Amino acid sequence: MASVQPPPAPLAPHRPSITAALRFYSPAVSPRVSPSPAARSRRLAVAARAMPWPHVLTVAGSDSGAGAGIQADIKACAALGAYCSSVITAVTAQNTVGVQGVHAVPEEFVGEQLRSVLSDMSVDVVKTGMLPSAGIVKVLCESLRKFPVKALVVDPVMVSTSGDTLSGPSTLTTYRDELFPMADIVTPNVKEASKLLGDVSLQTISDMRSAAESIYKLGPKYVLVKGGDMPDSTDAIDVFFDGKEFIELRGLRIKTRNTHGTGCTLASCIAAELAKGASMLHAVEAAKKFVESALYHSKDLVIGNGPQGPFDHLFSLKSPLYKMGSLHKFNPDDLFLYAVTDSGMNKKWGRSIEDAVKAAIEGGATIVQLREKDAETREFLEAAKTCVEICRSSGVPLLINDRIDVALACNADGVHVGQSDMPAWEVRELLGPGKIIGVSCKTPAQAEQAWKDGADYIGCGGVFPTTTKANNPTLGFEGLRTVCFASKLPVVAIGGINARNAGSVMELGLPNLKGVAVVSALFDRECVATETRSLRSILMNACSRS
Ligand SMILES: Nc1ncnc2c1ncn2[C@@H]1O[C@H](COP(=O)(O)OP(=O)(O)O)[C@@H](O)[C@H]1O
Ligand SMILES: Cc1ncc(COP(=O)(O)O)c(N)n1
Ligand SMILES: [Mg+2]
Repeated sequence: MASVQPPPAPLAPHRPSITAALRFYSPAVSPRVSPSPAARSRRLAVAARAMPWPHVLTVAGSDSGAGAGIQADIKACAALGAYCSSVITAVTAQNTVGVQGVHAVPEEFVGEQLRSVLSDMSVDVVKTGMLPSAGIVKVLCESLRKFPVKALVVDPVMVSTSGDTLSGPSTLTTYRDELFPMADIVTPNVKEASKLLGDVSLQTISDMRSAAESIYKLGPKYVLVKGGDMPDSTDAIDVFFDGKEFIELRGLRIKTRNTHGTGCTLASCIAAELAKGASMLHAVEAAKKFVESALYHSKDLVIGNGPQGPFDHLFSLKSPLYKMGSLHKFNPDDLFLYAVTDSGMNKKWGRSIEDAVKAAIEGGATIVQLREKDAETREFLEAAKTCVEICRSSGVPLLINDRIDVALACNADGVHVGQSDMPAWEVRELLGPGKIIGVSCKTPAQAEQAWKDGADYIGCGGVFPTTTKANNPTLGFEGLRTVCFASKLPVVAIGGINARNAGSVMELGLPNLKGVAVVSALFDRECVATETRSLRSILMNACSRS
């Protein structure tokens, strides 16, 4: 066995700037003599601190077909910007038909791989997949006690989606008694959750909740019971449990044969997001969104002749337009006070778009949309870039009305489109999964389509008559109510809303209604900040009453 170096000393808290670290390497300031090994490793440490690379170690099996296992883990981490080292526990002969053979790696050699990686590299998060024997689970636990990491994600892989056994019943006790108490999150699918709990039947969401609760009692900090293989479900629903609350995470169920490796990918994405610093819930949500998007973009790929194909983790490379670096988490509560700018009104009051946006944020707007129908493209883009900076520094999302090109060029948080603009699914293709998409809808059918197309919210109106938009039929409270009840997406009410009637809209207490969008009530006024502030307090009072 190779001799093992002690782990490197923990990094000092001081972080030099990147330029300072680069200067370290610059020939102009480097000493001319060869540096000693100690000096060289100090320099490497400085560089590592200046440019940290979130690091996930996957401890899993190899899939020769490369749809699941180690291969899926490395691709998933790469797609989300994390480095992924790999300790191989088993080599499988596997394809789109199923698993033809399994060759477990000897326990001692799994231990040696673990030592090699953990003693040298600063691993942030360990993710486990196929652990084919109780002995390997024990070796892993010992290694983690010796080399602790920030988080441990345990995907208790027991049966492949094709139904083949990857880890026998003898590992169950060791999983439960030794690994789960060390885990931050355990992510069984329904079949695995059932096995872990002595073959209980899991048919409904309520069964998934009970299973999550029972597995939580085995010691992990969080549990996610995955419902990808739940029969008869139109949504892909996973149940998240933190020991107190259950959260049902709903995603679109993509119709495709290419779902081989979804579980491995989900767990690796959770690990990558944790390594990047996300909270557990945020990491799980981002991971689920990634799997959904990858399946969507790969739904028609054909690899192999079997019933279960792999999907493309690196789908974002196909379009240079995707901004996959940061998956923006859309929060429906951001729709509470939605400020929509209007170039005509800004001109009338002699203010720039930037000043209008600054004032709306100062008054408490929770999301901003630039709706500049008559602006020249270049001028609009320059203003939009400044508005992105203004909004980002205040944590307020900025959307662009209709102009996908402008949204891409200024890296806005998303786009709002109407029924005659580009369809939301095509906008999604262009913007990628991380951006917010809103669609104006007047009917339940349009709301259903927006949801199918992958929109994040809908705008519903005109609730009252408005002069901001020509030929815009008024829906009234009845039309708004019908759409809110039918919608699967959060709704923001729009059209003629002002300080006098905003309260009555929120007091309707309609399901999915998250806020109001306003144009003239804020921007066709002398002081935008004052108007926004007073509308905000009207909305807050109305919500506390309803
Ligand atoms: N057809 C699908 N469409 C969308 N999401 C899916 C689909 N199948 C699985 N998922 C999601 O993929 C993740 C992995 O789930 P699952 O397939 O149940 O795990 P496993 O691969 O371990 O069996 C879950 O978030 C699940 O909701
Ligand atoms: C080596 C290996 N590890 C894990 C899985 C699980 O695959 P899935 O994520 O589709 O359940 C697999 N089929 N092969
Ligand atoms: Mg699956």
